[in-house]
Amino acid sequence: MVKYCAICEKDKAVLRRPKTGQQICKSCFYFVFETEIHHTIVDNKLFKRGDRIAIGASGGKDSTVLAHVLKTLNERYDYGLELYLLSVDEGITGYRDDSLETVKRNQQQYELPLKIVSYSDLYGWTMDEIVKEVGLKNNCTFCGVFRRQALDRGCVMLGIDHVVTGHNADDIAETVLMNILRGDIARLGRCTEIVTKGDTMVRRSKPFKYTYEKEIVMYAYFKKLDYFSTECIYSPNAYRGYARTFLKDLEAIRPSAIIDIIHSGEAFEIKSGVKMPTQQTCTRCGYISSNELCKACVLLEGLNRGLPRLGITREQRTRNDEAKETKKGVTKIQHFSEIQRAEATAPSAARALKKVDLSY
Ligand SMILES: Nc1ncnc2c1ncn2[C@@H]1O[C@H](COP(=O)(O)OP(=O)(O)OP(=O)(O)O)[C@@H](O)[C@H]1O
Repeated sequence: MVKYCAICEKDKAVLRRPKTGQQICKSCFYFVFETEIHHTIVDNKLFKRGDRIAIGASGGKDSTVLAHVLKTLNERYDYGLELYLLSVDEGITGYRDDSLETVKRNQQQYELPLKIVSYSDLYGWTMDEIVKEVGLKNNCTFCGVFRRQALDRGCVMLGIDHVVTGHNADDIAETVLMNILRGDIARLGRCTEIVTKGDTMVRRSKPFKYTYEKEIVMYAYFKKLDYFSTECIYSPNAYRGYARTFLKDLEAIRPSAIIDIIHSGEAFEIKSGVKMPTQQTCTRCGYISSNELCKACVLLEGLNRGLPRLGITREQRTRNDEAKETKKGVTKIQHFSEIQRAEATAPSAARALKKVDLSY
């Protein structure tokens, strides 16, 4: 017996929505998927007319679908946004070089300007070189800290103050679980926020906060989007891997588990009197930091001084140690104010990227 779409009741149902279990047709799936994201954007006032938005584009499924959907919604609902693709080249041979090729094709397909910033230019180290120094155990810490700053720095170079990333509901639920397991109250409070307000110089938001990973994969598959699907060769973060497996098991029993965990994370209140980190500016590079030196500067100093565990373990580090100058001739991160100054004096350079360009 033919099963008809539970929404339009006209076309044949060809898929079961992972989020709701509804059996629906392809066009109703596209419509509900895109409309839910539109509602997330509108309800949370993520954008305003005239905003210039950088899409963190890794070439993977999440950010490719994000670029596609944002472009579609911007046109459909006339948001009036200027969209850019912003990619970070971490310097991972056989992984990021290939995925960046996908981003370059996406640039052509979506006709969006693209800016690529690299760890090598920003920090003087590629991830390939970092892994040679630190091995495979802690390399994700370096990559995560450096990427976060690299996205902000890329935005500042473009004269943009808002970046969106493809973090989806599964990613956020995993982070809630991880922060609970670690008792990390400060991060638990922040990780469910759809917009990080004021803790970085660049506003950062997650339009896929309520979007299930399985639906993103389904959307990319049915729309035949061009994305890169290989996992990072430097191995997934093991701790997150356990949280992910646990979450997938829960989802298999009860699909609403993902949203429920996000709602639980949102509902946690921090007891008054709990000491929270205070934000200041890194004395070395000007980036936002809860210590005298930001994490990226500490990690970079460790690499440059042949102490790659500096900033990873507590034992070998004192405040004086952290504040020592790096070896002469060894890279330091460019001071944020210098990028901002360059942007202020040459705004046309960033604006010129508005035209679809091939400046990578
Ligand atoms: N190299 C990068 N350049 C630009 N943005 C990135 C990069 N890596 C990650 N991001 C941004 O951070 C989001 C989450 O990254 P994560 O490492 O969890 O990748 P993911 O879940 O595989 O996402 P994707 O499928 O988009 O690669 C991405 O969707 C993207 O917006």
